[in-house]
Amino acid sequence: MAEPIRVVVTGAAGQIAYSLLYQLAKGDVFGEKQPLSLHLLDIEPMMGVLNGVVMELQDCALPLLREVIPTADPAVGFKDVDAAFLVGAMPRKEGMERKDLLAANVKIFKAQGQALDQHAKKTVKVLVVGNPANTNSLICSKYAPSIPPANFSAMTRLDQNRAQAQIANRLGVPVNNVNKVTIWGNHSSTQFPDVANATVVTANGETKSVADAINDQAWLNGDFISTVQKRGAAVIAARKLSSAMSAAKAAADHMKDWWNGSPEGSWVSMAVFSDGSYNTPAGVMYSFPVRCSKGQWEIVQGLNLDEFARGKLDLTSKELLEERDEALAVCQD
Ligand SMILES: NC(=O)C1=CN([C@@H]2O[C@H](COP(=O)(O)OP(=O)(O)OC[C@H]3O[C@@H](n4cnc5c(N)ncnc54)[C@H](O)[C@@H]3O)[C@@H](O)[C@H]2O)C=CC1
Ligand SMILES: O=C([O-])CC(=O)C(=O)O
Repeated sequence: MAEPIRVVVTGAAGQIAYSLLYQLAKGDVFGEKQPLSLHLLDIEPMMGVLNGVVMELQDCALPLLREVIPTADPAVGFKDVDAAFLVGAMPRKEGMERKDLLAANVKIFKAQGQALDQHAKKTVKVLVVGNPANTNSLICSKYAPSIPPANFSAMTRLDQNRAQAQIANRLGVPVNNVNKVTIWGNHSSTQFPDVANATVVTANGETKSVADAINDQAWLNGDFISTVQKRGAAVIAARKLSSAMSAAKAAADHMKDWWNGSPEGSWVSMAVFSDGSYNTPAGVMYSFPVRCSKGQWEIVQGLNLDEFARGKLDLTSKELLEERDEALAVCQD
């Protein structure tokens, strides 16, 4: 058996963590042969609740789970970690945009960047889930200069999963028959869910472009995009709480593919530092189509963008630049 790895989940007493921890502890992400120590970080007033989560993890009787460390001290939470799920942050309520959380949440990611810098392994892979995720991840990396920027990412996998599910549902095929769906830009209502390169294995076993299989460009350019862009708000309106089960599944999917490699012949969407690819602003955390192999991601190059797509990419770029400037100002206060 391999040596245990150390994995931290912040916001460990919250909603998303409640679904995520089970997936981690049973081997869904790092593999069924990879034992792990789980570091559970939350704030002091939540330590009682967190203790209940620790009891439940113990009661799950999972053989891969070697140790559980509940704590409110970031120095303990981030000590020697190999992977970090930064979930702990305020969720939005009905009527808010995710960027309305920026002032409240970004300082958490400044402090956690500093703590990661001091205490985590330099090889740690960091996934930011807490909103506004792209900009929080940028700030976290900025305050962790000893860790390579490529080790930071933000989650748009939930948007990818939503887009794939919308297409699969419309075509009446299982979701994994749909490939190469891309989410560009910000995890916000300006994101661009793009199926121009997506393929589907149809019910009779034929591989087709999604555009041909759907045969309704007005839907693809209209309701499909807005449904994915506004899905988080729709869940909040229905549940009075933001998505948690699906967010946890997406966080597990994101880290699993980063750690083990993305599916052969397809790609996944991750927000990573832009290098200017596709004329996006270098230095912001931008969601791209990526391929992962041996723990590294690489932006898929050479995709054609028509005028419609170009406009969408530019719009979400503009929002990310505005968020970056606001976040930097908040962090200087
Ligand atoms: N990127 C994405 O696709 C998604 C992001 N989210 C975001 O994830 C975040 C968490 O959502 P939920 O789990 O539903 O919220 P929640 O309110 O149920 O849990 C958040 C937890 O974080 C803790 N926390 C607050 N400050 C902390 C700190 N400094 N250190 C450690 N823990 C801290 C809180 O005490 C609480 O236990 C929200 O910002 C939400 O908007 C939610 C869904 C999808
Ligand atoms: O909508 C929210 O605030 C939570 C979230 O990020 C999502 O469900 O995509």
